[in-house]
Amino acid sequence: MTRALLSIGGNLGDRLAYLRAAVARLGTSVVRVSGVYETPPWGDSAQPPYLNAVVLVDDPTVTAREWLTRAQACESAEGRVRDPERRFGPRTLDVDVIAVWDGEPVVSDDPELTLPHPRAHLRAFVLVPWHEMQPDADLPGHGSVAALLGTPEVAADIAGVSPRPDLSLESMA
Ligand SMILES: Nc1ncnc2c1ncn2[C@@H]1O[C@H](COP(=O)(O)OP(=O)(O)OP(=O)(O)O)[C@@H](O)[C@H]1O
Ligand SMILES: Nc1nc2c(c(=O)[nH]1)N=C(CO)CN2
Repeated sequence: MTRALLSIGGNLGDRLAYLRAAVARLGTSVVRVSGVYETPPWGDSAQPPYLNAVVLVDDPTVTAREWLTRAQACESAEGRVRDPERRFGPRTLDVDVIAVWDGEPVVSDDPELTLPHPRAHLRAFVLVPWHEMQPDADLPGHGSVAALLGTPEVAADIAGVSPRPDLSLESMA
């Protein structure tokens, strides 16, 4: 089997609709979805706030590389346009592959698919929803998600990550 933890987010247009479209496109592979969080932009502050969530997906037929293909298909379907001048700039939908397990964690330093995601351990917008969804989760190579929330880089950002219980992806799963 392969299981993957995907981060979904966006800060342009109807943000919730784009997150819902991603979950719908992932279809029956979706095992669990986190709550939705309003988050300050990370890495490039001159842009609107994001909505973020994480999704646990599972499909015995899907390789790690195919999870990336599926993630990118979600982005393309929702009209994501890449701005080469702004690495962390605004977008309708971003779907990142945070980690993949094929029984064991999949590790890769391929620039096309680096696993675990090379910045996940620094991102409160990934770790806070993941911890809510799976309090005992480990980010391969970095230890427990709970402990990562206490590291200085992440702890400084946690206060800005606000739950949005009024917005739900749950009925999509
Ligand atoms: N774990 C991964 N998940 C998603 N993309 C990855 C991963 N590892 C490497 N990549 C590569 O990163 C490239 C840039 O992806 P993208 O434009 O979505 O980055 P970003 O979302 O702006 O920034 P970040 O990767 O920091 O989230 C993609 O072409 C993809 O091949
Ligand atoms: N809050 C937040 N900031 C970001 C996000 C994101 O999903 N949420 N994605 C980025 C590129 O991967 C860059 N910055």
